[in-house]
Amino acid sequence: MSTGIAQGVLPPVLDSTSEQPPLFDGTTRLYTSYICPYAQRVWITRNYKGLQDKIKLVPLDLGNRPAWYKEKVYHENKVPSLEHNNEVKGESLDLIKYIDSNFEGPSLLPEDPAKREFVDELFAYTDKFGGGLFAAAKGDGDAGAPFDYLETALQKFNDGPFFLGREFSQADVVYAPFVERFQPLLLEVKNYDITVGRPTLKAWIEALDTVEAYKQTKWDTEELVSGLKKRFQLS
Ligand SMILES: N[C@@H](CCC(=O)N[C@@H](CS)C(=O)NCC(=O)O)C(=O)O
Repeated sequence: MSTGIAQGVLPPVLDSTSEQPPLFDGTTRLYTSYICPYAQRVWITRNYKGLQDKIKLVPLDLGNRPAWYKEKVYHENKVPSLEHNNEVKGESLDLIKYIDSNFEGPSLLPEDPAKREFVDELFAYTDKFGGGLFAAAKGDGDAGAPFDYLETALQKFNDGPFFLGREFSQADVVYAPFVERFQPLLLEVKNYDITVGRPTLKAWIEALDTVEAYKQTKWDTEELVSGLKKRFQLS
């Protein structure tokens, strides 16, 4: 558990015994799980745009989910979902774009068409990337393939450490939560260091730690790794 919850900076996790927050009362709510990488993408977006007071976090215990979530809020029963303007929407990639274009705050997408196209390309690779990570964790296939892709992608705009160079963007938001989890997981269970031979990826990981919006969402590594080990039945 994060010290953020203990210190009252982050709201407590709701479970099957918790009452439902009033739906469609005008409050914008991000239903989330602190340990879910998809939800973390949207949490980073909210923080980067300075929407901490405008979008309220409603963290759920996915292992002991409140029944009202599926019944009344989001029938897909997954996180993240966003309650806004009397509607509930899901899917992390869509929510990043929705929040970035429908709320105030700094943009996570530059005007430059070549950069926008590259963000689309990076969004399109996310499923394949996820598949590669799961294969790597289970010991199937080439563990390095998803990270080789990142290493190459990070070299495209080389005036800074992020995917688009100097500017932190939607593309960084999408990949950061997964690298946060799989870097320590692969090191622990496969003794595989994803940064060896990948200096650009290493520099990106270091640069992420300078982004306050991301730092506020980082979770206890041991908790993340032990959750994934259980999920993939790794010892
Ligand atoms: N494609 C969805 C995936 C979301 C997702 O799988 N979330 C997981 C938690 S990390 C979840 O809610 N799982 C609950 C379930 O599948 O019942 C997105 O990008 O938002």
